[in-house]
Amino acid sequence: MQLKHTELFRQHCLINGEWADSENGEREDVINPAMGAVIGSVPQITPAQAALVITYAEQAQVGWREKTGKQRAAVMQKWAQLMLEHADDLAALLTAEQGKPLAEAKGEIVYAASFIEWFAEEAKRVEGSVLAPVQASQRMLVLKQPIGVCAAITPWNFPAAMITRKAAPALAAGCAMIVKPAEQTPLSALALGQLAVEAGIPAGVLQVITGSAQDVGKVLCASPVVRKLSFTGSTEVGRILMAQSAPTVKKLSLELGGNAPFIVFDDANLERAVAGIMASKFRNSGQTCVCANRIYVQQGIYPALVKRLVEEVEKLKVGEGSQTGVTQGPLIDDAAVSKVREHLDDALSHGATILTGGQPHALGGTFFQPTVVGGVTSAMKFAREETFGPVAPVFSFADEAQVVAMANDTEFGLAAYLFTRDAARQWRVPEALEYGMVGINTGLISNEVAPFGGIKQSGLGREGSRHGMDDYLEMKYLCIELGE
Ligand SMILES: NC(=O)c1ccc[n+]([C@@H]2O[C@H](COP(=O)([O-])OP(=O)(O)OC[C@H]3O[C@@H](n4cnc5c(N)ncnc54)[C@H](O)[C@@H]3O)[C@@H](O)[C@H]2O)c1
Ligand SMILES: O=C[C@H](O)CS(=O)(=O)O
Repeated sequence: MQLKHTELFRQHCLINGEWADSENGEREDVINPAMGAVIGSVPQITPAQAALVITYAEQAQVGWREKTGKQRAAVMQKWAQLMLEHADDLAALLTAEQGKPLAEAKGEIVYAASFIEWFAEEAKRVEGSVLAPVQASQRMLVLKQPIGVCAAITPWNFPAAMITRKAAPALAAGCAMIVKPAEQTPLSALALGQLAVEAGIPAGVLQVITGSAQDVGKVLCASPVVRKLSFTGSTEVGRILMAQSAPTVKKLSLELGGNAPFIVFDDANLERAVAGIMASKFRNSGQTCVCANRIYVQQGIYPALVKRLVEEVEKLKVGEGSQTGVTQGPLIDDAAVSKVREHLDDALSHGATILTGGQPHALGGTFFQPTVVGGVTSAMKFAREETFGPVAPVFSFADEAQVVAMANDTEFGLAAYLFTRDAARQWRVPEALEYGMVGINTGLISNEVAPFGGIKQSGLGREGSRHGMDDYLEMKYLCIELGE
């Protein structure tokens, strides 16, 4: 991996504007999932260092919140501009540590920068309100102020965008932000820290720390100074963080697991539906929280759709993400491959059929064949658990009532998709689906302007959009008695 801007390759934590090591010298390797090679290492900071990071954030936030929204916006816009300027380097780094194809990595960098651009503008629009007084001698108004020191714990599948989707609204609101990236993908986070320093974000306002997730997480959750925690990752860890944050009544944003149904009715445009499945299911080799996890196809269109889907899946090119033409990278680790295998074995044991793929790829390591499974039923793990891999399980259904009931039969509620040309159904079914986001005749719904998030056990709160700032602000009501 050759970077033009070599300063982007950082192997130390960004603490109070300095690049720091662990005080006990402990470090952890960063592995390229495609080749299994060590590409770098990062510190394992101690709990005492994590506590000091919180103190630095508290100190830095005083000056940052005193800046105007316009002043914060100027620095943030510079940060976004630098990200786009160095997008090729950032993408190369991201592919090296996460595995996704370079084109997807580049797309993620642009997506990540879009959150900074969006919230830099939102920083100028943090407005309170003046209320109609209930007493003639009084005046009443509402201020909006930054919540204070924030922390973000982020996943490996979008090592850049999941950081900026949290750091951008926090910084825009006038908060300081401490980022703890996934242990698998810290280098992208540290590179974003480097560009934040170059953009002029003051020391301590944005800090990026690496270390034991459990130990650092406990320090962040237990500190009363950390007023807000934003987490993206599994529902299991989300529950742990909720429990650990309860003693300090921390404000939480949780973007958790999904189990997205992808519904295709008989009247759908078949080619658009197949394209939608490919875009949703195989993005990041199926490792996104909004990937189609269950594909429901109405009985009339089932044979034709499955035939076309298999044809398109067999065109996918599996390989190391930096190789030209590769459209499917490796899974993040051996555990991810084991989960895919477990779900496939379970389905086959319950009568499902492999229509293409179904085996580890000849490249070895954590590469897996893009797979389509037919004859899938609700008795199988595909129906209940997030597979998080390049496997398209296809269920059939008879009618609308049946498929809505099946789609809603899960504790998750992040994203859902449906393809139909029936205008009434394009309203009726999304309104009946218990999900935070619904794609209608599209498999790609994520952007910076829409409120991203789930219901039920897929999380709390929304990220992006005009709503994304709300969780980084507190309202303060002032009641002024005009008399002497
Ligand atoms: N809803 C969303 O927007 C969204 C986005 C990406 C991933 N996800 C979900 O995340 C899962 C896959 O990502 P993952 O494997 O990185 O998830 P994960 O929950 O294992 O890890 C996410 C982050 O939490 C940290 N972590 C793990 N255990 C912790 C603990 N005890 N205390 C504090 N921090 C801890 C990890 O180091 C990492 O930084 C999938 O379920 C996926 O659906 C959801
Ligand atoms: O994996 C979860 C991400 O939030 C997916 S997306 O990039 O926001 O669509």
